[in-house]
Amino acid sequence: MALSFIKKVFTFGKEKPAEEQAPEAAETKALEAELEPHSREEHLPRASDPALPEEMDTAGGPAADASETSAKENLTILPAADQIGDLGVIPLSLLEAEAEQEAGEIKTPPSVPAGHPPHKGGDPLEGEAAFSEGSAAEVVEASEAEPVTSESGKDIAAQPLTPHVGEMSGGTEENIPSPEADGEHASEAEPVLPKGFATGPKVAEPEPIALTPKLSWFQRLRAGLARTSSQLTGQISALFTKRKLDDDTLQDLEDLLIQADLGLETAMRVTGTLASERYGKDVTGEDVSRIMAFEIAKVLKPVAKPLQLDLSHKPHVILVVGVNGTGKTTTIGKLASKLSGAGLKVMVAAGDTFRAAAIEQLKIWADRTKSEFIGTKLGADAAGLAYDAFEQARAKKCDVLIIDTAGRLQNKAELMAELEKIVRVLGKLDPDAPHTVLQTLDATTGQNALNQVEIFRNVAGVNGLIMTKLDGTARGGILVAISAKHKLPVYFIGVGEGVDDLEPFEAEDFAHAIAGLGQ
Ligand SMILES: Nc1nc2c(ncn2[C@@H]2O[C@H](COP(=O)(O)OP(=O)(O)OP(=O)(O)O)[C@@H](O)[C@H]2O)c(=O)[nH]1
Repeated sequence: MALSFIKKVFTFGKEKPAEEQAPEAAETKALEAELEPHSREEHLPRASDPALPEEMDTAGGPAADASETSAKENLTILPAADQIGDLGVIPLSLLEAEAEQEAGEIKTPPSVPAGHPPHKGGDPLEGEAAFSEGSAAEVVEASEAEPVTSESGKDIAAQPLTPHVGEMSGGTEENIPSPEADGEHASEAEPVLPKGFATGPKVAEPEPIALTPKLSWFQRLRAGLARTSSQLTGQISALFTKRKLDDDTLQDLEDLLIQADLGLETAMRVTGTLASERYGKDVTGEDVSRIMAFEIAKVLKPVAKPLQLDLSHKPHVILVVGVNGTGKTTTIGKLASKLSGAGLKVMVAAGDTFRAAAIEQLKIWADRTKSEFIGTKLGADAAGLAYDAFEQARAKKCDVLIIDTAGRLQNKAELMAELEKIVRVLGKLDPDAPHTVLQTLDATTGQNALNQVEIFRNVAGVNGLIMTKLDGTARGGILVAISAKHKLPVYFIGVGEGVDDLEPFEAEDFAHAIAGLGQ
């Protein structure tokens, strides 16, 4: 039924043989009966519609064997006289006649341009009944109930809308402005183009500039962490210039590491190892960097894990949470690309029903990554969408379902309730679902990311992390602090906005980049 209606909408205005239209007319009537009164009104033909397919004709529709003429009669839809103003096409002849009547000059009744209806009661032209060509005796009075017809029985309103220039009262073809009559400019003058355009032959285009080769992901990571690492290594070098390692320098070093967001635990590990190796001795910046990289890697190695998919679940459900702007939607697109590229069937669900652009954005990612997409309207219940998505992904035998969510921390209570509900309804379909709850963290955030993990872990049961925007001016030290505290797996890192800019998290690489060392 719905498909048939959509078909009707898209074939609207196309000609069809009458015998094909009769069954559809019956179907349309049934659909109209199903629709709410207000929505039905929206689909009924309006007088201003240029042409209506017969199946939409509220006058009863043609019988299967109806002749073309009788079908046309059934189709006659006239604009009401009081709608003429809305249509914006009051015939010039009528206006001129009105003016002439006011001036007491009217001599012959004005003619009605074909395709225009008569004016009715209340109209200043009422009673003139000058709607057909020829003398007043040939005029057919307009009635509210009946379509206006000419003497030949042809429906005037059904005729094409062509102005009867020559018949206009007091008007001739000569005094109608035309390009020719406008003078020689019309044919000879250069067209005046809008601002921003120019005429003339095409200007030669400059040679394309060779693009700078794309940096490797580690180079981007290093560049992203450069602020952290260069600040840190610069300060460390300054600290140990001409100084032996003592309690004061160790305390100063600990402060520097904490300022770089690495966290107290990691800072103490670094200073502890350094003290055990070099206490009372000369220390170079390089010594500290090496120990720092070693200790950071020790913290990160246990959390650098691959994202485990249990494909015995069909689908494996991944719920993606995080504060808005941290890169959830983009990361979902990148994940979908990797998975569908590997031959898995992926569905993405636009559970961020709070922001229209997020739904659009995910749809684009779905198209780009050849993933199934499910979305709903703005403001709809996200948990309901998640439930439908799970059911549909199951029905379509998807391997992985990835659900986007909203991340409005500013309305924490609502957000919590929404996320909790999503987790709850998914659990109704499979007690283990969602199988993975991924949180995205923006690497430019710093200390705040630590609080974010705390909140989302409690609300949604986060069991894995992805840090995004490590290619920017990142403050990646916080990932070390988060890992030391929460010990949550870190699956990937985002090193750009492109579809391929998601890399598996490698503890040593990350540690080296923070410490300003090579790969
Ligand atoms: N440089 C860089 N930009 C990124 C990365 N990941 C995401 N972005 C950009 O960050 C911005 C926000 O990303 P989204 O994916 O819309 O973030 P979101 O969490 O879904 O945001 P909401 O829909 O508002 O909740 C976008 O402009 C992304 O292109 C990354 O790894 N590197």
